[in-house]
Amino acid sequence: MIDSTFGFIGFGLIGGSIAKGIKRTNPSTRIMAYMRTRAKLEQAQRDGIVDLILDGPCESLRECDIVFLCTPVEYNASYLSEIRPYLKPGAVLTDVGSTKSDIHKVVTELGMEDVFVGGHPMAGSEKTGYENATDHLLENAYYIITPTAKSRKEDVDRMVEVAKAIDSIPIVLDYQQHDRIVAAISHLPHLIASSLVNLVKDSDDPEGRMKLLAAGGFKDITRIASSSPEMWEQICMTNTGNIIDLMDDYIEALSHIRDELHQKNGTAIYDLFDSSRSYRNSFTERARGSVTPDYSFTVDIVDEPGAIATLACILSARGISMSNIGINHNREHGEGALRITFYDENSMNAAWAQLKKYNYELIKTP
Ligand SMILES: NC(=O)c1ccc[n+]([C@@H]2O[C@H](COP(=O)([O-])OP(=O)(O)OC[C@H]3O[C@@H](n4cnc5c(N)ncnc54)[C@H](O)[C@@H]3O)[C@@H](O)[C@H]2O)c1
Ligand SMILES: O=C(O)C(=O)C[C@]1(C(=O)O)C=C[C@@H](O)C=C1
Repeated sequence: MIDSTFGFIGFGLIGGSIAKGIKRTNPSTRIMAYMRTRAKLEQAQRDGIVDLILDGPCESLRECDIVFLCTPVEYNASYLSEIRPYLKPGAVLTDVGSTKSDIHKVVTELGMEDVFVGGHPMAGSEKTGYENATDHLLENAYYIITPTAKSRKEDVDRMVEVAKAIDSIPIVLDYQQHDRIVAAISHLPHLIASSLVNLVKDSDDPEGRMKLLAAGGFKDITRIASSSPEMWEQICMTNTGNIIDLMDDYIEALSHIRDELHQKNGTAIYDLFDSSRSYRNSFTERARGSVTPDYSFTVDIVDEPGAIATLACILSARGISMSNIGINHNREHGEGALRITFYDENSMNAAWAQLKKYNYELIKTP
């Protein structure tokens, strides 16, 4: 990577994860950052991630090769004019916001198209803050890069290099196309998840049995309802047209399903599930948008102390390494499901055979 000094305005989940990812692969890089809560930046400095704490956009930014805007999207746009006086010639100003047309519009109005290259890593979490940032959050995830009409090719290439440095997969897209795509796969789904959670809240009985009994299906589809309201309000307010268009189609689809239910049309409902299943199964199963193959399976284990350690011992005794292990919390009591991921197909097959010998119940990843 040719760039070596990076500035961050906003240093939460995404800013912190990019900085950690850069430091992991390029430890000699210099990172300076500003955000509202200074105590977290002091922690980041103790962690060896931040070299210089800023009190706001200031002269020090002039040393940066690339400045990242990593606050909620409307704040990112409002920082553009504040940052401009501190950009050194040749520096790139980028952002990580989930919507792009709005910030590109402000960039054009301010005449900053030659210095700005938009960015959006397609991974994240419902959790916020530097405390949840990791050096691998964006690993194997697409990193969308949205140049302006005046972006220099070498600046786009520098953003490609940064994305690669944190092990993301760079992809260059037109910013308007970007906003329509993410409205469908991210923004509308967040609104659906949150409204579904609120539907259950408003429909529950006084004893809260819906909440008590909500299991895997509900929890899987609503995890993102725990996301930051401040961030998501700003995302929705800067992509309203696309979201409304898709929402109209979605409402029509729901009302069509409602009609089929009224008419007890089992065939139509079967077809709905059948077509969604085949399309969903055609998505690559991957942790965070990775295109690398997923070598994993799920093991049913008894929820008792030492259960995971026993399983790990069985595998390590055979020299089988796991690349990841995660508990599926869908079940409230009793047994748990453990998803284990391996580095390659051979390890996965060897682990499968070994655990079968010990009579573990194993479930293949779809
Ligand atoms: N969370 C995700 O899943 C995700 C994924 C990709 C992109 N994004 C985008 O990344 C950006 C940041 O999201 P995040 O998840 O890191 O949020 P976050 O809440 O974890 O971090 C936001 C950071 O911005 C700081 N901040 C907020 N307002 C500020 C202001 N006015 N001035 C200075 N600092 C301010 C906060 O202190 C915090 O450090 C957003 O634009 C979001 O759209 C989020
Ligand atoms: O995994 C999550 O919790 C996310 O919401 C991540 C997610 C998304 O997939 O919608 C959220 C916002 C981003 O702009 C990109 C990724």
